[in-house]
Amino acid sequence: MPLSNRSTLTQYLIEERRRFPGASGALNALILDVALACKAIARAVAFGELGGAMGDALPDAKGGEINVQGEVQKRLDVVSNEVFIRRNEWSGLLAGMASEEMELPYQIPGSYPRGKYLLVFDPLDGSSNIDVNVSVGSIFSILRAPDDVIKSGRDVTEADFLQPGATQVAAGYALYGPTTMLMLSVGNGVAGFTLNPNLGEFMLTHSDVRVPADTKEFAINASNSRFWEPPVKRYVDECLAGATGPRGKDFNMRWIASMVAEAHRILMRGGVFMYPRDMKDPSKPGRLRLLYEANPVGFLMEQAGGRASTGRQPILGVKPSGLHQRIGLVFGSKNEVERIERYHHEPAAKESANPLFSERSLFRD
Ligand SMILES: O=P(O)(O)OC[C@H]1O[C@](O)(COP(=O)(O)O)[C@@H](O)[C@@H]1O
Ligand SMILES: [Mg+2]
Ligand SMILES: [Mg+2]
Repeated sequence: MPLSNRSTLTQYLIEERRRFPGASGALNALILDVALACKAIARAVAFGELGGAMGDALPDAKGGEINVQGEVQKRLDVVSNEVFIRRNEWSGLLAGMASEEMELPYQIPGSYPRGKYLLVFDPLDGSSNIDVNVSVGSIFSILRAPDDVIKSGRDVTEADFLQPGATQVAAGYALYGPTTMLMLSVGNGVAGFTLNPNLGEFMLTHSDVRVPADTKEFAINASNSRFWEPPVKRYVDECLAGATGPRGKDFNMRWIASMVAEAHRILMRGGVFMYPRDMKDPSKPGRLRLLYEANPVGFLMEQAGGRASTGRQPILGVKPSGLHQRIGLVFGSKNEVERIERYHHEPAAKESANPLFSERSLFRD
């Protein structure tokens, strides 16, 4: 394959920083460290069964290691978490890290002075897909560390990470699919990079990514339909009713069960993704985690002209209450997300007329 004249990720970042004369280059260095971690994880994923990192972590009589989420950890969850930690802990760029796979914030070794950023990540999203060779990814969010952490060099606490998504300095994900891609926003739109496996470089392949405002494609786990709240049920019923229903057009449906892959499809061609708050388990207000799933993906969507919401308010405006807080999440094409928000704000909707999702249907008890 001939060497193209496309920009590398490094060149892109240098150009972006020109907008901020006097910038130290620390953010660029941090993003490049994250990208390097993602390349290492991409290799581990690509080797599959041959690399010895498939299957559940530390399989035992109970079926495997359980993480803070109460979920069985895959070996690759653990490996990916280690890769993120080892690549970033000594860089001098961070004041602390937090991950889906660690109950508490990770303290940067050494002491004063601390770096000025916090790194929050889901080292491997879509874990349930690892063993069946379906796309998975890593999601990351970069926040500023509070001033007193930087000045005093004190250890970070959970509270330091509880910043609304709107304050993210940068966010992105790597997708380990047929090709490995890195999608990134440093607050000036969204750019996409494809890993050239020969060179080991992320090359700029998608400039100024835009999510179309309208779509005919939605994604939701229909096995949860009996737990949905009325506005969600109404929205899905109307999509299913297609051309003969109130929407007057047919919709298609997708469910990969790997949010990072769904987010990528939506960045590329539009669509709407829903993992809404539901009544399945009152102790869990949603499935996805705010700090390292909803916020970074929400940042990318908004930066690409799409929208991300809890269904009731913009996701980026939510003040987090916990490191591993779960939340209802709807994102994608702007007009669809706004419609879903409208349904949440309208008075209780009537029971649907659609037989598939009505009280005595296929998808109900
Ligand atoms: O289809 P399910 O089982 O409800 O869950 C799918 C969701 O779970 C997730 O895989 C959760 O992420 P993790 O793999 O990081 O735990 C999301 O990516 C996805 O949207
Ligand atoms: Mg995840
Ligand atoms: Mg994960």
